[in-house]
Amino acid sequence: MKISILGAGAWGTALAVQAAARHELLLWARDEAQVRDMQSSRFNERYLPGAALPASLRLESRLDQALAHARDGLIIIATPMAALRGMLQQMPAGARVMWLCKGFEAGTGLLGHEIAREVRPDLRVGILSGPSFAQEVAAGQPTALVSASEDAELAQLGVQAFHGERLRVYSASDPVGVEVGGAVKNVMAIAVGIADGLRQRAEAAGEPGLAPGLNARAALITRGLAEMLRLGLALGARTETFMGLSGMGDLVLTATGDLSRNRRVGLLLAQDLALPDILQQLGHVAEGVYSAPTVLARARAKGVDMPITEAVVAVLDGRLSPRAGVDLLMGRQARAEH
Ligand SMILES: NC(=O)c1ccc[n+]([C@@H]2O[C@H](COP(=O)([O-])OP(=O)(O)OC[C@H]3O[C@@H](n4cnc5c(N)ncnc54)[C@H](O)[C@@H]3O)[C@@H](O)[C@H]2O)c1
Ligand SMILES: O=P(O)(O)OC[C@H](O)CO
Repeated sequence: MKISILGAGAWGTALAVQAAARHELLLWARDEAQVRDMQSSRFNERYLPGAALPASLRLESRLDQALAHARDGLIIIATPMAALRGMLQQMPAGARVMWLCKGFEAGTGLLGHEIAREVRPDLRVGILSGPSFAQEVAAGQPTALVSASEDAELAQLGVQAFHGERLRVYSASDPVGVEVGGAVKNVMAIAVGIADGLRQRAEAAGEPGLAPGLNARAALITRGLAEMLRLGLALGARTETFMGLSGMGDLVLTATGDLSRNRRVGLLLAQDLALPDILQQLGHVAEGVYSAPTVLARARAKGVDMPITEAVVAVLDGRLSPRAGVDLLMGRQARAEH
C-alpha cells in the first residue's frame, strides 16, 4: 500500500520506521532542512534520535508530492492537534485520511472528527490511537493500537497499514470514544505527574510525610477514568471504548510511564518550574497542556463534573500550587463512587 505520513516528529517517524518494510512509505516534514538532514544521516536526530530510517523510506518536504504519492493509498496526519485543521484543508478531494493527534483543538474545543466534519466532509477519515510511546514502537517493542472510524473499510485499511509482527492493531467503530480517551488521558497524566512529583520532592527532602503516595496515584488514575467516561458518554461515545486500549490502556501508560511528555510536565510542575520553561525543556508537544482548558469547557457545557481536570487547569494557569491542587481534590465532599 502507498502511505504518506505527514509530520516527522517522534510519532510519525516511529510509525514510518515500523511500516516501511511492508509498504511504499513516504515521510513528509514541512522543514526542508530537517528533510535534508534526515536524507543524509538516515536518522531523525531532532525528534527521534537513535532510530535508523530504513533505506526504503522516502523523505519529502514538498506536500504536493507527498499527497500525490498516497493518492490511491492512505494519508496519515502525524502533526500536533494544533496543525490538524490546516492539514485537513489541504487534503485531496475524497482522500482516505487518518490522524494520530490526541487532543481537543485549542480555541474551538473540537475533536479531530468534528474538525474534519466542519472543514472537509468529503474526506474518508479515522484515527489511530492507543498506548504507544514512539521510542518503543521505533525499537520494535510489542505495542497494540486501535484504528477507529465510522467507515469500517477505512478502519480496516488502518489495520492493514500497520498491523504486523511488532504492532498489533485492533479496529474500532467509536471514533468519538477513541478521541475522548486520547485527549483526556493526557490531562490525567499531568495530574498523576504532579502527585508523583510532589512525592519525589518530599522524599528527596527526607520528609515523605503527607505527600501523595502510590494510593493517591491509583485513586487519580481510577477517578480520571471516571471523568473520561462521563465526558465521553455526554459526547456520544460508548462505555466499552474507555475500557479498551485508547481509554484505560493509554491512561495507564501515560500516567505511569516516564517516557510520557504529559507526565513529565506534571513532574516538573511539582518541582515549581514555570510552564514555559518546562515546554522549552521538553522540545516536543505535550497535548494535555493545550487540551486541559478545552476539556473543561466542553465538560461544563455538557454539565459534566471533572474535578481533576479543573485542578490541572488551575495549576497550569498558576491559580493553584501543585500542593493546593492535591489538597483541593482530597477536600471534596464525600459522594457515591458511581
Ligand atoms: N510521541 C508519541 O509517543 C506519541 C504517541 C501517540 C500519539 N502521539 C500524538 O501524535 C501527535 C504528534 O506527536 P509527536 O510526538 O510526533 O510530536 P513531536 O513534538 O515529536 O513532533 C511534532 C511534529 O509536528 C511538526 N509540526 C508542528 N506543527 C506543524 C504544522 N503546522 N505543519 C506541519 N508539521 C507541523 C513538527 O515540526 C514536528 O515534526 C501528538 O498529538 C501526540 O499526542 C504521540
Ligand atoms: O508523551 P505523551 O504524554 O504525549 O504520550 C505519548 C502517547 O500518547 C502515549 O500513548
